[in-house]
Amino acid sequence: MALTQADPAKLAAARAAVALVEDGMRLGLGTGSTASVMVRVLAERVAAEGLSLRCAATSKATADLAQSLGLAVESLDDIGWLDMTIDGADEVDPHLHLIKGGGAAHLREKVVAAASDRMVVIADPGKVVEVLGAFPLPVEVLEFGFETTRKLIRRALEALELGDHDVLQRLRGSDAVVTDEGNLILDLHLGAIPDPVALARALSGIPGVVEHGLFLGMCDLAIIGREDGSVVELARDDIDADMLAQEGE
Ligand SMILES: O=C[C@H](O)[C@H](O)[C@H](O)COP(=O)(O)O
Repeated sequence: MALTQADPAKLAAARAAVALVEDGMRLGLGTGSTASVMVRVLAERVAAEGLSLRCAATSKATADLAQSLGLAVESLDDIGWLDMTIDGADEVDPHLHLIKGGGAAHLREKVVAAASDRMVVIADPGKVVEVLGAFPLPVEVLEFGFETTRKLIRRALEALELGDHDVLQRLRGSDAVVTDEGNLILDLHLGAIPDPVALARALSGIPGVVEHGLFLGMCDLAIIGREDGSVVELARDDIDADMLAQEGE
């Protein structure tokens, strides 16, 4: 897809994020439709300005796209550490907590974000929510003991009084979705997640869960693009400052 056909809100967010890229940076490239617009904008800038970057991709799809556009992609371990990762999200709340994994890439995305000095999220206004959870929470699980893991997740949801919601295997047609790491996805249709920290802790404590799509305290800056091409930025530092101010009141 050419950039001229890209959704204007996604394009605005992508352009603002790519403007933060500096020559010589080690960069993490996210996954999904918004991240792929960003990869195209980045490739354009690299070609125009001759920037020298080292890029790690969060999925095979992103690696293929980046390479097809002439960006050099290396393994995360070869690069070692990243200055910045730019990625999309399925939901962003006012604390910059995220739901990710709508494209089944959240495991690699979390590994890459955790190895980055800075995580920048780009999104359109439809992703901004007051409370996470309208978007079904993706959980990557092992194929081994799949049904047992699903049972343990249901128990954990009940214990948190989030029970009685669908915990559905993600399918494409009638086939199971299999992640880049060879695992399966369960989508938790919760409607609302009042305490994401408690849910994240509970899910991480289940052995068959490889990784859940809650990204808590990882995003440093959210850039929300608008249809008119403008952007709104929300930085974690501002939020921390606001919280400290409220605590002091
Ligand atoms: O697994 C996929 C990722 O977490 C994506 O970044 C997320 O689903 C957002 O994707 P999109 O930009 O296509 O809405």
